[in-house]
Amino acid sequence: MYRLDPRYPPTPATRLTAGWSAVAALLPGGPATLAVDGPPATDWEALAARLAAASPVPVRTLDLRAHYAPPEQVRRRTERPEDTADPYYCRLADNPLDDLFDRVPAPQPPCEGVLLVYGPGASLVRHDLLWYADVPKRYAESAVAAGHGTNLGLPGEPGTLRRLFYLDWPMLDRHRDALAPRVDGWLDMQHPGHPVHLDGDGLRATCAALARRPVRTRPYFNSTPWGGHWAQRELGFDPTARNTALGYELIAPEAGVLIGHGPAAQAEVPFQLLCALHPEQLLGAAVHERFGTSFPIRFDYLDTVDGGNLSVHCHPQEPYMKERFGWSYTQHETYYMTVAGPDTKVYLGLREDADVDLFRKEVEEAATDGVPMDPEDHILTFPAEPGRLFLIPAGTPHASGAGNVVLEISATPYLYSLRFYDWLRPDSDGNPRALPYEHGLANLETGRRGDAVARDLVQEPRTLRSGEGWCERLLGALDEMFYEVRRTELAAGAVADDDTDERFHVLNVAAGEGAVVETAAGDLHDLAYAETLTVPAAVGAYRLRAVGERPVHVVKALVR
Ligand SMILES: O=P(O)(O)OC[C@H]1O[C@@H](O)[C@@H](O)[C@@H](O)[C@@H]1O
Repeated sequence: MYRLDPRYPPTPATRLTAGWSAVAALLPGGPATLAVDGPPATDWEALAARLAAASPVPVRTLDLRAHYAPPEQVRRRTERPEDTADPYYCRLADNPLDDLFDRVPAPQPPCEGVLLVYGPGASLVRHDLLWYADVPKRYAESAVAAGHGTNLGLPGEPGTLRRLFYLDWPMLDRHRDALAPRVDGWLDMQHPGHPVHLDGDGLRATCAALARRPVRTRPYFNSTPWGGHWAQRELGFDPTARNTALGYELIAPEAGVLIGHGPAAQAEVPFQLLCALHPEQLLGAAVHERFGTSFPIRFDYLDTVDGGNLSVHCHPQEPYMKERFGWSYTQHETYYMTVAGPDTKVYLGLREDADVDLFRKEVEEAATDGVPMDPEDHILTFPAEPGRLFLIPAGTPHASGAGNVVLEISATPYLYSLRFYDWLRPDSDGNPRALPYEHGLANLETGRRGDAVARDLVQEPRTLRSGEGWCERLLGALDEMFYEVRRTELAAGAVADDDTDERFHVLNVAAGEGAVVETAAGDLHDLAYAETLTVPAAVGAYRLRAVGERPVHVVKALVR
């Protein structure tokens, strides 16, 4: 059965500590300065108050957020002037956190007890001990979307998602990854009344072990105006949610790995720490060389069962992604159809007879005057046959229609949906969603049309390898896309051999009950229907054993 909380035990020497009084007992007897760094979304008030109250030694506090440079300075340093007029995007920030300060405070070391310096950037203050107090990014996104979250360096004002995604996160990610090799403690602050602490060496030892064995990240779903209900009904996600729309199976920059023993004794650690600390083991040397510490493939679900059509959109072409948005590789996508109805469809690519000027005019009229359009006048549709893979290179207009479950296997960037048309529907706040159609039109691929779309982007599977009761098929590959999608088809009880060949694999059970992944090192990992698993490059040889009475399909993606 699909697990909502895949969890891995820490390595034996790791000290896992839960609850404020136990965490406070870890404080040094003093005198010492403890810096606690982390993102703005951590509940810093609770942290400072609860730690001080539970501490056996006197605690003096310094809230670093009161020492940032004036807001206009922070803005000027982090955002390019040419981007300020763009309400949707800006170039990713490459600033260090020092840029938040005119001068980093230099407090006197304490004569007794603990000086607790806390807040984003706290590690920049001279300290004796360093902790990182984290909450997963989904907390920041929902707080900012709900109007009570703040942006990095701007604690006094309501935050924006634009700053959060394109300025705060890149700055915080780099900062956190640089601290990971030397933090003395990791504090999970998801439950401000019940924190969980891992000692730094234990955290690193556990990450080292996880970067060498199959590992599954914690899944979750958001809600959108097009979201459906498959993941609520079939996978057990929150039945009270408005809907289940985009399912975060493995979106590496936001994914977390649960380390611990149970719900009250677990820390959710960014998957990205595995990439930052052990890139060669996780990604493989060649992939690391090409993508740095970015895990380049993502798996997510798009659930529109009893929901609506996605917006019709495209993604930035590679040069635009690099020059305009500042990210080195772009958002090529594929849709693997997991569930579909008899008449459901996928919108993909321009019709042979599409008139781009007319398309532009209709997109503009819809956006500015609310005039409805029919995307099918310009864009092809294909039946959403289960098991079919659609390739969606950057620039290709596309959308999944209502009534489908798409397993989206894509390049990792995912925050650049350049929407053309959103069916004139409101968001949950009653307002239309952002329509960055000028960016979309600037990136629209107009060369591949009609028959070429069907020929290039809807390929017939080709058998690559086979054995007793199983075969592996290539479902789709394209010169312009850096990864490919394959499927291992196993008869009931069959066992297929595989090898990472020094590049990570990502697996998903797309049909059948499940599989067991057995590695040459002797690790076993269960993988149930709909679950997604990363097999690090360092695993080398492994086997897939089909579970259950029915045939099993395991979809696999790898860098080419
Ligand atoms: O723009 P909406 O309709 O929300 O759809 C957005 C989704 O579309 C898919 O094709 C992908 O590009 C996803 O990464 C994206 O989140």
